Amino acid sequence: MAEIQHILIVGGGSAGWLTAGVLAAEHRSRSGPTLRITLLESPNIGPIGVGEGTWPTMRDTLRSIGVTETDFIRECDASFKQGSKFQQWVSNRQDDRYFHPFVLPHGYSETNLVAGWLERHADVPFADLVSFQPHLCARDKAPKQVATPEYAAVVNYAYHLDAGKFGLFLRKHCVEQLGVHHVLDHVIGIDTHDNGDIASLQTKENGAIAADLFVDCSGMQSLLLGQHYGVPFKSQKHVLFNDSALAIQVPYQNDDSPIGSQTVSTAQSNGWIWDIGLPTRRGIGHVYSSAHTSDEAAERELRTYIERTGGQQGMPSPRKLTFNPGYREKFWHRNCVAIGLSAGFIEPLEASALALVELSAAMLRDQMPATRAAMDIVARRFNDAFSYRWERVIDFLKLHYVLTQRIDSDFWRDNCRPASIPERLQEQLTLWRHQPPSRYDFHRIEEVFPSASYQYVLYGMGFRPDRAGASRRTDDADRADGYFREAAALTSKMLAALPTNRALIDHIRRTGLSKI
Ligand SMILES: Cc1cc2nc3c(=O)[nH]c(=O)nc-3n(C[C@H](O)[C@H](O)[C@H](O)COP(=O)(O)OP(=O)(O)OC[C@H]3O[C@@H](n4cnc5c(N)ncnc54)[C@H](O)[C@@H]3O)c2cc1C
Repeated sequence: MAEIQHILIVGGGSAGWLTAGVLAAEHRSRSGPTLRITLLESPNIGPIGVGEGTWPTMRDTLRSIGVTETDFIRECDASFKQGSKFQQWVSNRQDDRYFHPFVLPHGYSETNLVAGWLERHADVPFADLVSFQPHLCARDKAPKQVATPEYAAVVNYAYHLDAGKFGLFLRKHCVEQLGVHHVLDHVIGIDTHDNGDIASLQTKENGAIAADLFVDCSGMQSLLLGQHYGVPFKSQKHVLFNDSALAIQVPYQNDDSPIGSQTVSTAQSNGWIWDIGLPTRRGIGHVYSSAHTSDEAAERELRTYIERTGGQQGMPSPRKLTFNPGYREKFWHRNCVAIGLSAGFIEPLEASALALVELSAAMLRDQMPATRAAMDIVARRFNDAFSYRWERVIDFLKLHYVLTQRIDSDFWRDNCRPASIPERLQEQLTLWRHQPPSRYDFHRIEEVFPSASYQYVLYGMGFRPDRAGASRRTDDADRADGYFREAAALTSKMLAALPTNRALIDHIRRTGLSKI
C-alpha cells in the first residue's frame, strides 16, 4: 500500500508557509521528521502581499508551530485586533457605526439578552450593552497586560500584521526550525500517473520533483486544482459584487500616534474602505465593484478618506488588485488539495481568508491520510466541510449588505434585491424575525462564524425582531439586566487595568512578553 511520505506545497504566500508550518510542526519526532515537506515557490511571482487582518485562531496556529509571540509582534510589525467597527453601513450619516467584537455577549448562553435589550435598552447599541470590548476599542486599549504571558489573553484578540513581513517570518521559522525544504523555482509542467494522480512537478532549474500529496497554494491562478485538473470555479459575483481593491500604506502623523484596536470598515458609495493600524503605519484599502464604479472614482473616495482621517495629501498611487469572488466546486481532488487563494476568495470583509487557510491546514494535519487508499475518503470529508464553510462565509458577508438603508447608489440597491440573497440566508432572516440567531442555526463543529457574530451584525445593522416573538419567558429581561450590569462593571474594571495598544507594543518591543 503506497504510504504518504512526501508532501510538496506549491506557493510561498501566507497560505503555503502557514500550511508548511502546521504540517511540519505536527509530523516531527525526536529522531526527525516523520513526513518530508517541501515548499516550492516561484522566484518570478511574489506573494499577493495583502491580508493584514486575522482572527483569534491565529494565536493557536502560531503557538502550535512553535513561534514566540514576542518575535512575531516584533518581526511582523504586528498589533492587536479585537474586532471590527463598521461605519456608514446602515445609512451614510457620519455618526452611523456599529461594532462586531470577538468576545461573546456577556451571559450569552445563559439567557435571551436580545429580549432584555429590546424591552428596556433599545436606544443603546446592542454590542455596547452586551460587551465591554467596543468600549476598550474606543480607547485603543490592548487586550492584555504587560504581565500577561505569550498568547494568553485578558480579552479575546487576533492580530493586524504586515503581510510581506509575515511571509518572510514564517519562511525563516519553517526552514530553520521545522526542517521544511525550500525550493525557489518555477513550475513549468505537471507529470501524472496512469490513474490521473499527480506524479511530479516539472521545474525550470531542478527538473522533476516527485511527491505523494501536492498542496496547491499557488494563489488565484490555482495552478494544480484549477488549471491542471479543471475543477470548476463557482463565481459568487451575483451575490457579492466586489471584485477590485486599491491598497496603500499610510504613515502615522507621529511615532506615538494611537494604534487602533479594531479593523475600521467604512462603507463608500460602491464598496467599503478597510483601515488597519500597525505599529509603524496604517494599511488602507478600498474594495469596490467594478460593475458599479470606475477605478478613478474609487481612488478619489480613497484619497478623501485618507485626508479626512489624518493621512497626508498627495500620497503615491495605490496598488490595484482584482479578484473574482468565488470558490472551487471541490478543494481536494485525487492527490491534490488546494489551500488559500487557489481554493477561493470572496472579499476582505471580516478577514476570513487566513482563517480558512488555518482551518484547512489543521484538517489536513489532523486527518493526514496514511496511505493513498485512505486519501479519497479524507478528500470527500474535506470537500464537504469546506463547501459548507464557504457557503456560510458568503451568507455572513452578504448579511452585512442586505439590511442597509442606503439608497445612494445602485451598488447598495442591488445588494438588497432578493435575487442576490442566498436562499439559506433568506430563510434565516425569516426565522430571526421571531427568535435571535442561536446555536440551532449553526450546529457544526468549528462553524466559521458563531451565532453571536450574526447577532452583532444583525442588530448592528438595525434589524429588529417582532417584539412578540423576541422571548417566550417573562423573566428574561430581569436576568438580562443582571448581565448588562456585569458587562458595565467589567468595562470600568478593564478600562482601568489595560494599557493602550501602543504602550503594550512598545513594551513588547523593548522587553518582550513572559513565556507561558
Ligand atoms: C484586497 C485583498 C485584501 C485581503 N485582506 C485580507 C485580510 O484582511 N485577511 C485575510 O485573512 N485575508 C485577506 N486577503 C486574502 C489573503 O491575502 C490571502 O488569503 C493570503 O495572502 C494567502 O494567499 P496565498 O498564499 O493563497 O497566495 P499568494 O500570496 O498569491 O501566493 C502564491 C504563491 O504561489 C507561487 N506560484 C505561483 N505560480 C507558481 C509557479 N508556476 N511555480 C511556482 N510557484 C508559483 C508564487 O510564487 C507565490 O509564492 C485579502 C486579499 C485581497 C485580494
